[in-house]
Amino acid sequence: MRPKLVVGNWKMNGSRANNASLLAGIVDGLGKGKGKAQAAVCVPAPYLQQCADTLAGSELAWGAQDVSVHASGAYTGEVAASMLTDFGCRYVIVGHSERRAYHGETDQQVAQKALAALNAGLTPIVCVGETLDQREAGQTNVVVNKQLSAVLELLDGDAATRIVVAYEPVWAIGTGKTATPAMAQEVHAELRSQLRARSLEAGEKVAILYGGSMKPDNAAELMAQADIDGGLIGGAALKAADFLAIIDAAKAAA
Ligand SMILES: O=C[C@H](O)COP(=O)(O)O
Repeated sequence: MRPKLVVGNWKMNGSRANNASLLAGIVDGLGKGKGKAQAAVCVPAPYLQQCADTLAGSELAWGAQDVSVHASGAYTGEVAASMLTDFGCRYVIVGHSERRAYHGETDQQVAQKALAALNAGLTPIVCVGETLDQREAGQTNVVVNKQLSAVLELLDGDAATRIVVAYEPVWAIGTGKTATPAMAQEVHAELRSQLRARSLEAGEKVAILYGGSMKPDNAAELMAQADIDGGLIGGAALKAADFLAIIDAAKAAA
């Protein structure tokens, strides 16, 4: 059985003062309640030092929301994977649909980012997902398979076993519209079979998270699905009580 993982994606939200109380609230609540689940927050890069200062030694891991494909050099504004490990990051999100849509990131660039992260010892959280038009055209599986294949093709050996995949239907992000558990499970099963085709170990080990309006009131049902190993949470990760309630649902489903 894969351990459940709940990751908060703060997106471009936060301030030092708000982060301090949010992080303290999460860490405090994590120690309570029964069961086990892994938890992490992916914060804006300027707040990584604050995470390193306040979360070291706690059960809450932290990470970033993007990474450069380059190791170092004249790339103004970019952040290298080695810099993220320097700040104690365990995770980095790559290929979030907001980066694909607003920054034109291609499947190939996302794959290079995943590789750069792995080479630096980070776990990339590879986001895949279809738009509403693509879903309505019956293209969901084709789209997510293509997005994941680009990453798998670039990874050698057992590197594919060290990624996390997040299925985030674009139409469900920040809209309050959630994929039904059955709809999400169908796509997760498809992604699982793609991973299994790569290697039995990848199929077994890789966590596939669901993201897109996951909230305390729908988390349990989603995480009860066989191939949903946790969540990538946007809006509900900005309130300690909501984020903790989702982590509790993950613990109960573990
Ligand atoms: O990375 C997180 C996703 O974009 C989900 O965001 P949301 O929970 O606000 O819909």
